[in-house]
Amino acid sequence: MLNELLAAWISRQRWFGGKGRPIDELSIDSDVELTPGLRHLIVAVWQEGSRDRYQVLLGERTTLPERLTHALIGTLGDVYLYDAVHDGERTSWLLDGMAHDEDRSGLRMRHVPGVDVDTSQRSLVLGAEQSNTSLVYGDAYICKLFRRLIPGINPELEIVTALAARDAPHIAQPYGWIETDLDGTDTTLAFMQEFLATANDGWGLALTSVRDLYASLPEVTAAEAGGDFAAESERLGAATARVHQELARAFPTEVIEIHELKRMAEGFRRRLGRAVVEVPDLRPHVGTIEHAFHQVELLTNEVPVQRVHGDYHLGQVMRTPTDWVVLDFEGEPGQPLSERRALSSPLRDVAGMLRSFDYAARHLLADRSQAGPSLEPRAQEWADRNRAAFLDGYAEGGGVITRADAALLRAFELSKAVYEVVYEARNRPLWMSIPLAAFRPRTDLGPA
Ligand SMILES: Nc1ncnc2c1ncn2[C@@H]1O[C@H](COP(=O)(O)OP(=O)(O)O)[C@@H](O)[C@H]1O
Ligand SMILES: O=P(O)(O)O[C@H]1O[C@H](CO)[C@@H](O[C@H]2O[C@H](CO)[C@@H](O)[C@H](O)[C@H]2O)[C@H](O)[C@H]1O
Repeated sequence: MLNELLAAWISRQRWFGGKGRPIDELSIDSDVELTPGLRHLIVAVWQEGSRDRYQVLLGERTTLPERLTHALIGTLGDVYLYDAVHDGERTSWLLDGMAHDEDRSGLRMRHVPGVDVDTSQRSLVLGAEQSNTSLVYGDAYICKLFRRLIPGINPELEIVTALAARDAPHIAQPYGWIETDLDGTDTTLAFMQEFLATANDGWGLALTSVRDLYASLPEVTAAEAGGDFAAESERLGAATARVHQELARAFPTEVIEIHELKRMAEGFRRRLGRAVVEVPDLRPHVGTIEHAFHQVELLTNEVPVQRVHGDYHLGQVMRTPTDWVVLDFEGEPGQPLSERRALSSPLRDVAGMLRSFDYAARHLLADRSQAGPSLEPRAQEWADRNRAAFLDGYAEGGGVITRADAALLRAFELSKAVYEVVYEARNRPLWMSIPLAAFRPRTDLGPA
């Protein structure tokens, strides 16, 4: 039976969120034929009383070419069923569908008004498949299929189309999307953007700079090293400020009044409380972290809030030959949609990027313990230099960070580090030492 084949297959997929727990039941909530040999399924997976829904593109062929054998789900009679995201001949139909605003039994494919979609492009699945599956069409488009479905408009689609409508810089142009009704709510199934074929991601670029510094003999300072990254960090700061300004113009803004700051600090504390239960390694640092959160209650100014990126780090920005581009405005993975769309201080993103500089500097130390102690001061120097350059760029780009904001920035940084400790404990325990280092007392580089 198809349900059983899907249950066995889905539990092995990288993007399946319920790994390690048995699947009690899998049912097919929606089954739409897009074109002969290509079906769009929404499947409900029940595990320990809770249900998650996933989308699957199901291909059907009576002979399976060698190139698709790795995507086989199973056979029913003489029909091979397979994960059709890997079948460029079939996925071209999605491109056509968006280009021509096709509707199929409640699935709506749309292109952004005014853009031309080149339907001759063939897709490949992007190597780094994680919680979603991205199809790269030629070198023109990247179409992200959201695997686990959450009712509602995806924040990335919402934000990028709003910014593109304002001709905002530093974003990848949106081209199209696919949506359906889930529980009576318009829900994004896929989002297609310009593929930045000649760009490099910020994480890779920053690591190249860090490696260059560590390899430089005789020892040089981060400023003297050939691969110094500070000018890029500064440009990235300015780009970030611009994106924040555009977000503030495109979406509503508010302020958190002084009397509401206590509630904000409580929010920080709640997250910390949950994290400490999950990762006891945080326990020795609770005093330091709570002290930082308490400073937020003592602020004497209201805090402006707006739409923000929400999960900002070096892996979310790409450097084209001329510009920094910000990707993945989806907020923190795993959070409910309401939380991911909530207004927040832009300092939250600033803090996220500051943390990322720390990560870039330290990750080689975490991976290779033998290289640890002697490189530590150089890691600190690289992080300090690039954090400062980013803040300078942010201010030059019109981003406002006052002296009074230092306390809030510190609270966001430590809160992000808490989130990272949990993320690493779950995904990359070897890397846990990186965010844990953020809680050591030090004279930090705050804003001027
Ligand atoms: N528009 C794009 N152009 C080129 N590469 C991209 C683009 N969008 C994403 N990527 C690549 O895909 C990777 C993952 O993208 P991302 O949107 O962050 O996915 P995820 O939500 O799975 O983290 C990025 O680090 C980048 O290398
Ligand atoms: O998958 P996403 O990109 O949405 O974000 C998640 O994974 C990130 C790891 O890839 C994680 O980021 C952390 O590691 C980065 C280096 O790999 C580092 O640059 C970030 O500063 C650090 O937070 C992110 O937190 C998580 O949400």
